[in-house]
Amino acid sequence: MSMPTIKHVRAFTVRGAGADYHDQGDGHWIDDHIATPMSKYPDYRQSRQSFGINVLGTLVVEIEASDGSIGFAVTTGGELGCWIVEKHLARFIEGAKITDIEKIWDQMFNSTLYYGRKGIVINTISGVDLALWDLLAKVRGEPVHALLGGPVRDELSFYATGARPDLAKQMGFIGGKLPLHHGPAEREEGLRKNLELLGEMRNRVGDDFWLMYDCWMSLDVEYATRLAKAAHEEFGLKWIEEALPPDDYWGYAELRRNVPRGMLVTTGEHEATRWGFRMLLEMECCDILQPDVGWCGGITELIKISALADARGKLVVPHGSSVYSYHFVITRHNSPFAEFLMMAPKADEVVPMFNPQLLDEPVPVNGRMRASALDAPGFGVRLNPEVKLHRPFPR
Ligand SMILES: C[C@H](O)[C@H](O)CC(=O)C(=O)O
Ligand SMILES: [Mg+2]
Repeated sequence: MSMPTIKHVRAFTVRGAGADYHDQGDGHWIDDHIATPMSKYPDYRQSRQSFGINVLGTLVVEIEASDGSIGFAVTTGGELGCWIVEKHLARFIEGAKITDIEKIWDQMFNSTLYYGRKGIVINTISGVDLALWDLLAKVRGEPVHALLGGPVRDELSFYATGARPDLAKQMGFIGGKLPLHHGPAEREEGLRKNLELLGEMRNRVGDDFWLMYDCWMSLDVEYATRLAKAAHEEFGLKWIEEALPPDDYWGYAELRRNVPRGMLVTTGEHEATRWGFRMLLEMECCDILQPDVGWCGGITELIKISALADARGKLVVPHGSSVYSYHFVITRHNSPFAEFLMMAPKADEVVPMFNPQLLDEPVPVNGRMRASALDAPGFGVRLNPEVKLHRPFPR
């Protein structure tokens, strides 16, 4: 079979929720006084949108092959991502064979090294990479997980991230990850409130349900150690997530040595590429790696990150990212469960994570998802035609 070539790549942006899942309306739990590295400034403490967490918007990458097939993917990247795709990366994509995924990745990464490596450039590369996997799998008429070696289990089980672990338990999830509300700038009173909320949730969910704290890069080693010790000893906190800024590998290593035995340190959603994750692994920074497949370099890079972790006996439980994670997690022994981000404003019902941008996006039922829910070609999702796309740099 002669493989089609790539005719066009197009990049669009969209405002409002979707892949930029922090871009929500008022009153959403995800923007309600969550501790961040900006919490030391009182003006930026109550809302993450106040410091611009939602400025980027969604990036939609669409790749059309010579046989008319179209692959696409969504990630966070907005207009800046569109510029990178249309003005720079398109030259490595258009004209290539649809099977040239590894070569295209290498060319995109190496040609942007002088201004890229991490952040928005790697988000954009991830978006192109995911669209390429979607296209190849669609042309083959198979789900992406089949191209990755096929499922190693019949279903995925999920923990839920959101403000209501108690409701997540009723909905069948295996655990609940709370956002941390108060950072070091809110001193002892903030620490007490953080522990109180955890205690209240522990009372509601009972002893066996996993409870975790997501600290979104907001703490220092000293505070994180105190929080971890008290939260684990008093309320059985299972893991402390992203306690420190992503560049503080030394701090993570120290924190991991400090936390009580049996408690896990997790991080990685703002880390990227095999080299970034190699640092986390070699410096013994954490127990679970949490790459976001839309930000770490795409599926092509996640395969490598996962192999590095596997060789060291570490788990990879990707951050959010819906179908782009599910197709990977179902194929890997060292990814035994997945995250589901509760995007309902009150975290009281299951809604698709990338709502409203995608159609056919599967969601967990009773905290689980059958592998057969992922059997449609590609990543199995469609763009919602009612969500209008904007192409800022048409060629
Ligand atoms: C809840 C966290 O602050 C963030 O919005 C999501 C996240 O880090 C995660 O799902 O993990
Ligand atoms: Mg997190």
